[in-house]
Amino acid sequence: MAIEFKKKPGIVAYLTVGDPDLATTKDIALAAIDNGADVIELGVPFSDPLADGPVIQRASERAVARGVRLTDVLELAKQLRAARPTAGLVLFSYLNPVVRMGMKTFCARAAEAGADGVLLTDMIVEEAGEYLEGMKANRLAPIFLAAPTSPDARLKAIAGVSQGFVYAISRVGITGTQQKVAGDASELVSRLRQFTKLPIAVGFGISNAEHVRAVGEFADAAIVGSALVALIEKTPPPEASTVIGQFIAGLRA
Ligand SMILES: O=P(O)(O)OC[C@@H](O)[C@@H](O)c1c[nH]c2ccccc12
Repeated sequence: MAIEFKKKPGIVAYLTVGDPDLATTKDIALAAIDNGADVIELGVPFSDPLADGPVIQRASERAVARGVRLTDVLELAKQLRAARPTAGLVLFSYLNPVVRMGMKTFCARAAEAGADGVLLTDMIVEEAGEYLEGMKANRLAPIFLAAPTSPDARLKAIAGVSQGFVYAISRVGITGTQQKVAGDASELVSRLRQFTKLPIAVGFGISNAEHVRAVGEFADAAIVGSALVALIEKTPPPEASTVIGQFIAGLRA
């Protein structure tokens, strides 16, 4: 188990866990892995997903309404790890559910579930002391978000504590699809490059093969979230894993 991008560009697939239900998320994640996703971001549903656009907000609301919680996400990670020993698995959450569980407990349970890394959207480097200790003690990769508005000093700090990959946000704003890959993205990636040898993955607004190809010209991996979540929303659950598998396979075609 490791975060590794074997083909260029790598593909990171974000899923809101428990939408439409836990069993379907599991099937979708397996299909995504089997069709070329290098890393799965297992999104913990949260009631106030401030950084998310309408698509992921709705998915989160549905999953929260079903009662899906952080412990369910950990359980799903464990099942995926058992089924796919080498897939990259990242737990993706807002801070609140993690703080409620307790940072130490969360880090230990994330490792026990077989996760490779963790991304806490609203965790900032300046306040990451206990988190980074927990990650280190449990050999987990902490992944941080870098934005086009981050000054160089901040990018350096982010690059200094990140492992696995650095997440470069292609544009300021919330998650959701757009027509074109934002022009800011390549500039951010070259600014980050000064500070790290880690792979750099670009996310926000990546929704088709053309976008993935464009990202591949300047970064190591493309992160796709809302496009998958929207497809899941409109597909009957029994067909969702097939549909997502085909979609992922098409992203690098
Ligand atoms: O949905 P998009 O635009 O494809 O962006 C990726 C994204 O979904 C995923 O990484 C993500 C989901 N929620 C977030 C909140 C903050 C940062 C990133 C995310």
